[in-house]
Order: sequence, then structure tokens, then C-alpha cells
Amino acid sequence: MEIMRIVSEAKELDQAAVDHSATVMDSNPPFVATYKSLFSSRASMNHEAELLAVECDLPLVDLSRLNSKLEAKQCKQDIITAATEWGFFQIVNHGVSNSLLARLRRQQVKMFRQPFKKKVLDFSDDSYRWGTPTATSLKQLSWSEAYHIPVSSANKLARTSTNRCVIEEFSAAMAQLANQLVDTLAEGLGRDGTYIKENCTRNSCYLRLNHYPSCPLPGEVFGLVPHTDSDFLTILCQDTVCGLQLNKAGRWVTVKPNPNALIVNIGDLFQAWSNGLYKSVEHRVMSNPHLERFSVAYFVCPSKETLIQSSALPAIYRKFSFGEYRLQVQQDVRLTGHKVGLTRFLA
Ligand SMILES: O=C(O)CCC(=O)C(=O)O
Ligand SMILES: [Fe+2]
Repeated sequence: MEIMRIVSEAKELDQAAVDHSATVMDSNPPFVATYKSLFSSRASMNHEAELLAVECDLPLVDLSRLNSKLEAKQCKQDIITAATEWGFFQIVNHGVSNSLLARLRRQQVKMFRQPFKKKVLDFSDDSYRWGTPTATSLKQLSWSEAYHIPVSSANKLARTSTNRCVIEEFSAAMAQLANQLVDTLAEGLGRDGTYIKENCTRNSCYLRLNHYPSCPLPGEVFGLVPHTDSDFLTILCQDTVCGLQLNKAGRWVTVKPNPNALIVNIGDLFQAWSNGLYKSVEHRVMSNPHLERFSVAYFVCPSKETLIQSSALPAIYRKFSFGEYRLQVQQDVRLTGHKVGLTRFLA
């Protein structure tokens, strides 16, 4: 009897393993089949120097110090210095609970485990994205998929009310955190954060859930190609799998995952608004041959009409609207394969 039970349990386990790999297989996008021509004409990115990176600890800011009369001033200064020197920093004691982050991650995993065809059909409005449709070489291909969606409609990602609550709760926590950072960073410029906060609303801020499936050709394809973010500020919650790298003075630096930290990076709009003081730094995600990776990014974006103007003189960049900036970026990517970014808007 006992033997029968063990045999039957083993069979069940085997089946579960088969089911799991089948789920993973038919949920991942068909990268190889779709980009076959790029793989067969492999003028790949296998340039050793381009892939080299050093490991480095990002500046780490303990946000609980903002609540201490004695330490708040120095804490704000640390944020301003990190934005000026690095454009990237980590925050701990940020007030977003581990339990909320874990619930969000569970839901994210479930959403990506759906069959690929269902993801494409259910999100035909362009909020589900994968690969790089404009890629003309392997170097331009991102081996990843993402749900990219305005915070105000992020709820439609969730099927159940519990899941909707997780997304709501997460977005609210991110908005609060973002406002706090915006205030501090604006203060560092002698400006007021109200303009940014009033123009970056639930309808214009974005949530991006990223999934990087394991990749059989890690030396040849990025998880996410090098880019800067076209927003004011990004708050990123990554997992424990390495992959994120940023460009510091021409060298690629690997960001060591810290499970207690969120990562903050300055986007192009803050660089322009701060007249180049805060740095929107190029970053990328390396693909991994064995492990999949997940991350969630919250983008502090304004409405299309919002004007971006530096208050410092002489201004490095001319005044432009966010809509104009987005259009230019899209056009450059379509025509040249990559984003040109702020240099298009020099005064
Ligand atoms: O997944 C990551 O670590 C980075 C994601 C990212 O850079 C983005 O979504 O813009
Ligand atoms: Fe990014």
C-alpha cells in the first residue's frame, strides 16, 4: 500500500514538473523563431570589452533618517549628492513593506506565466510588449517581456479583487515615496516640487512589470538594451538575480541586488529640469543563461502637455513639452534603432 502511494506521489511530482516546464515554455515569447534572421546573420554583440563590468555598491540612503530632526538635513543632502554624482542610488527603510513587495511579485509571476498567446490577445492595446520590433541587429534586441501601463489603468492587469488591491496599494506607496524624493531633489535645486507633483498624476505615471526569461545566448543578447529613462524619476524593485548595470564614467557597473533596498534613478526630464545637475544615466540589463529575473519599475512621468524648462541660466536645453520629447524618441528609435535623447534638445 505504502509503495503504491509513493509511486503515485512520484508520478504526480513528475507530472507537475512537466506541467511547470510546459507552462514556462508556452508562456515565454517566441524570441528565437521571431528574430531568426538576426540570429542567423550574427554580427553579434560579442565584443568582450562591451560586456565587461565591475561590481560596485551604489550609494545607500536610509530614508528613516528623514524623520529625525538631527539627521534629516544630511539625509536630504545625501540624496542630492547621489543624484548629482551617480544618478542612481538605493533606498532602505523606505516604508514599503516586504509583505506588499512579496505579494506583488507573486502576482507578477502569475501574470507572466499565462500562455503567450493570451498575453498578446488580452493586451492588444500595446501594454504587453516583448522583444524589440525595431531591432535590425542582435545588439538592439531585448530578451524580455513587460506590461507597461499607466497607473490609473494598472488595475486591468489584475483578474481578482485581491490582486487589484495589491496593485493599488503598491502604486499608492510608490506615489508617496516618489513625491518625497521629488520634494528633496527640487529643494536641492532651490525649487519647489509642486510643479512636478501636480503634472505627474495617476494618469501619466507608469508601472512597468518586467520579466527576463533565461536566455540561451547570454553573451549575444541583452535582457534590456542600454537606455536612459524618459521620465523624471524611476523607482525600481528588482529581485535577487543580478543583471542590472549602469554606466559610470564610461565603465559598466553591476548593481548588486539588495533585497531590502529599492533603486532610484534620475530620468531625462530631471536632468533637463535641473540643467544637467542631476544625471540621467544609461543602464542595461544583462541576460542570464540559467535564471529568469523579474523587476517592477514605477516611472514618474508628466502629462504630454507638461513643459520642461530649466530655471538655471544659461539653460543647457531648450524648453520642450513631454509629448514632443516622446515623439522625438520614438522617431529616432524607428529611424536609427536607438534613442538619441536629450542631446536633441540642446539650447
Ligand atoms: O529590470 C531592471 O533592473 C531595469 C529595468 C529598466 O531599466 C526599465 O524598465 O526601464
Ligand atoms: Fe530603465
